[in-house]
Amino acid sequence: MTAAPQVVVLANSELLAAATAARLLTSVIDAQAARGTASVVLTGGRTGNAVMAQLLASPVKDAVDWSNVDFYWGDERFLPAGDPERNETQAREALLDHLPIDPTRVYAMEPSDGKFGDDPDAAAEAYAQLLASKADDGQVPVFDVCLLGVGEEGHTASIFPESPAVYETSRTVVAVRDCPKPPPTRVSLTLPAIRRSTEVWLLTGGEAKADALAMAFGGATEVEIPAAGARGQQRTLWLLDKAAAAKLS
Ligand SMILES: O=C1O[C@H](COP(=O)(O)O)[C@@H](O)[C@H](O)[C@H]1O
Repeated sequence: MTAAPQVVVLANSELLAAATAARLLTSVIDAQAARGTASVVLTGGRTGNAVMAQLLASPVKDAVDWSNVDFYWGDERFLPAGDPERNETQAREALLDHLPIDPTRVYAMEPSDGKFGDDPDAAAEAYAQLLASKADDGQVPVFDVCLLGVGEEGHTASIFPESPAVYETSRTVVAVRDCPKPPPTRVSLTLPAIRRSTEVWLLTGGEAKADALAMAFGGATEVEIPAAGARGQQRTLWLLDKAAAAKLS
């Protein structure tokens, strides 16, 4: 059983990023108070990067024990290490390089010039094995918060509408090819893996997202709008700006 979606609408994209960063800091602090540790799945994309910038700017970040946070990614653009378009590169530049994290607890997906070479299936399988090694159920860790972006056509992580990834029911991580948004080759968590998270937060802003959101909340299937299938065990939270939410009733 997963949680029904809740929606929070912020006035503009700056407030969306700042409010999401504030929530995330509180969630990490709460998780550490309860268990001493926290796990966060990072997202790429404009909103995800803006959230990381706001997080770094917040004085509350000093209330977090960053050495006791596990960082994962929901998806990765399958490009060489250090490529500026990699979600990992952007997250390191925006946030991770500036925090006293434990580098052994940053779990990036393999690049296209990594130990598996230009083989996204091997990179996906390696990430699946990494997740399994960290999981109580031998499959996927229970992430405290899974951050996800939403694309204009309704993709989330790198699960695109009508693509093979959206039909995946057993694997936790898959290679994704022929993506409509560049780069064409990616590695992504699947919806079943995402749904193991305690909380899933879908972050997006701008009028270009309004049609996809109207479809997601208007009964579209996850095959049509994959973001509609991203849900958390205890909370599914859509954090939107006014422009993105404009066509929601
Ligand atoms: O390519 C990607 O795009 C989505 C959404 O990005 P945005 O710029 O429209 O916010 C993102 O969620 C995903 O992680 C990323 O790889």
